[in-house]
Amino acid sequence: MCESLQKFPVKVMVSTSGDSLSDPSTLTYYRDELFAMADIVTPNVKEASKLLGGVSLHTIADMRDAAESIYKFGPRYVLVKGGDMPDSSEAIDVFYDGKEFVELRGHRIKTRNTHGTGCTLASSIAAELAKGSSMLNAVQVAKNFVESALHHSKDLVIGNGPQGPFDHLFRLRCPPYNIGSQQRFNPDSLFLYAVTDSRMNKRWGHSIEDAVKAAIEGGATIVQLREKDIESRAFLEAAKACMDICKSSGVPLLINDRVDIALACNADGVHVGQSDISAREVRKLLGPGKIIGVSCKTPAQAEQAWRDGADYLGCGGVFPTTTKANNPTLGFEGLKAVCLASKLPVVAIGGINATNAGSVMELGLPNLKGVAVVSALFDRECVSTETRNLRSILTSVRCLA
Ligand SMILES: Cc1ncc(COP(=O)(O)OP(=O)(O)O)c(N)n1
Ligand SMILES: Cc1ncsc1CCOP(=O)(O)O
Ligand SMILES: [Mg+2]
Repeated sequence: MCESLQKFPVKVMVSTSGDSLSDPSTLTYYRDELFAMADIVTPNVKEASKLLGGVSLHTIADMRDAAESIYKFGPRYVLVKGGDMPDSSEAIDVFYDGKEFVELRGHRIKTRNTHGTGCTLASSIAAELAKGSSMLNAVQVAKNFVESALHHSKDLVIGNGPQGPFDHLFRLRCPPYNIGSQQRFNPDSLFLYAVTDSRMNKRWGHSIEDAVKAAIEGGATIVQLREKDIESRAFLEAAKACMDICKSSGVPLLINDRVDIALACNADGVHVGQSDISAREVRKLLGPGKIIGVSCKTPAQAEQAWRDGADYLGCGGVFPTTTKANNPTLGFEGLKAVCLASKLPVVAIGGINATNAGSVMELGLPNLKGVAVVSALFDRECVSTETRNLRSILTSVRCLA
């Protein structure tokens, strides 16, 4: 096998198995032959212990030491998986690239259906690498996938063994998460993103439903309900009505901050910021078929949002705004930095109106898909006219590009 691997320039994964390591000759073969060719080695704590002659691994510090020692056998990356560590509500894995350690934290899912998690993780890492991800991203995406699959399979009853299998195709199984029956996220829908505001609607005597209808009539391509001071019951009723309006126009509807409302009205997704619950948690609650947007002001936040499974980034305030208190202005430089740091589609937000929207889109950043606007659409008497005007400005910039 080693000869074939040396001959062909393939990625090599070594997903160790506690059973196979019981045999001393296999252990030696892994350590002395295979590891030096491996891009990544992914032992769990028991396997790491066996590879290192039986050392005890009880703490994160022990896992780091183990990762460092296994790295010396020659792989380019090591992931020591902590899913078997006792007494923790978290499943913490330690990733090591020879210079830095990264602790990857996930939830421990209480279930007997864990058969094949290690193989699934390794296969999923390989699939992400094939798609062009960096090793750390690939590991993070794979870990999120395994965690979601465990969560959605935790109550399956199949077979009588001590471990049950888990469902890799969980995404096709559960109706609310059934992406087959829902529109997939199209980044082009970020082109003209209308974000509502209850205070503005009140000021102009508009109901939320009327404001959303008017924005869609004017050409909004996606809508977010950002209703900060409305009671939950009234919010849900309005959200359900808006869902009907949006569905019949084929426009996705997202809910700002409130995952509970999004679940209750079966919205297309949720937008969260840096102080809201994380995209990772939202993904677990909404499932893989829903759209998740994350507000990012820095490349580091953009990187984290990608790892957490976000679908798009909202970046701003690009210009000063009074709609969101104490919101720092990033300017074009801040927007560029976030766009360049991410593969995710980005929508610019903050102080965008008919006068400056063209200049934002003229930056020509490939993943900058559109603008998100609150006051220039909704703090106006005629929402449809303002939306139509902005849409025609954006369309003319797009035609020139
Ligand atoms: C598209 C879009 N981008 C950014 C935001 C801001 O979200 P957040 O930072 O959570 O602030 P609030 O909107 O919750 O006040 C957004 N809502 N939409
Ligand atoms: C919610 C939000 N997040 C960053 S800026 C902003 C407010 C955008 O509102 P406006 O379009 O009225 O400036
Ligand atoms: Mg928020």
